[in-house]
Amino acid sequence: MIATWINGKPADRISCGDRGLAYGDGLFETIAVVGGRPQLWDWHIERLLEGCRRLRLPPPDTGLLWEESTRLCQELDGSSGVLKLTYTRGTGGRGYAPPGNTTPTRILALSAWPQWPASRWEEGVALFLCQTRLAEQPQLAGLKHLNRLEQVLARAEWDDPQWAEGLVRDPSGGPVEGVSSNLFAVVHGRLITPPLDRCGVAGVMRRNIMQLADKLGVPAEVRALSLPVLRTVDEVFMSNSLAGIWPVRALSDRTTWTAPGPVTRRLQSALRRQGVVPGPAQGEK
Ligand SMILES: C=C(O[C@@H]1C=C(C(=O)O)C=C[C@H]1N)C(=O)O
Ligand SMILES: Cc1ncc(COP(=O)(O)O)c(C=O)c1O
Repeated sequence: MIATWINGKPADRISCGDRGLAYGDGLFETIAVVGGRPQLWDWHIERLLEGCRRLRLPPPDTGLLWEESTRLCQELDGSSGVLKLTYTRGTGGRGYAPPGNTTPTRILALSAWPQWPASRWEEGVALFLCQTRLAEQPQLAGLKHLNRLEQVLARAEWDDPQWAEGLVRDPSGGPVEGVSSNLFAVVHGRLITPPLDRCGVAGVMRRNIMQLADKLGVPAEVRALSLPVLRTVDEVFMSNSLAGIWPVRALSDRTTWTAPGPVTRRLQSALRRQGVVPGPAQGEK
């Protein structure tokens, strides 16, 4: 961790009564910082504000958030990094009832860019097929809220480094997303990504990739995919704000795919031109 600010001041302690700690009563955003600037900021903030709306959280002063975030990111001296914004309902009494008059807590945490091997982009990754299923809760679906125990349980299912990410399914067995990424498949040149109206996180990078696909003339649709169908598609890749696009070459049930496939490569090139994730110089050793 490079630096942490709480409510605009250097600090690393919150109240033991903070509802983010007590009940996961809050939201977070994990933002790539390239050249000292938080990337895809507007879409991260849009998701945060949607979460505030649905959780009936007092929204943050987004201008202040931008000012604080860019000031904190100066500590990177122009190198790439990760800015994690955590926003809770603040300190409240015991019990689930959300107090009406809390002051939200905002935490900004700046850390170094992850040192992932370049092979994850160039050759693809292998996914672990997780047993943990995502619960369906439309009121929370799509939000990046602080209740991440499903991801903790799913990620605890493996420790073999050959699996760079996990694939998680809904209660009926349909693949939804990764443990910390979204899922894409390519079938006859068409991009398909599962719906997230009942579970999962609506990734900012997922949204960006759908827009890039549109600009490239790659047809894209949101559609459920069963695991048997996913096994037969032409290409699979995962996305998040830090990884960008990781082609998938294998699943732990011995399914394999061509990685990176031609559509995946086109999208990776477009993403690299966009510059919202670091190039090979930073982090992609
Ligand atoms: C879990 C966090 O954020 C998620 C994890 C990653 C990652 O490890 O690549 C990227 C973005 C998020 N999906 C976090 O603690 O920031
Ligand atoms: C469970 C989950 N799904 C998907 C994503 C991808 O979201 P984003 O593209 O905003 O990083 C993340 C990361 O935040 C995540 O934790």
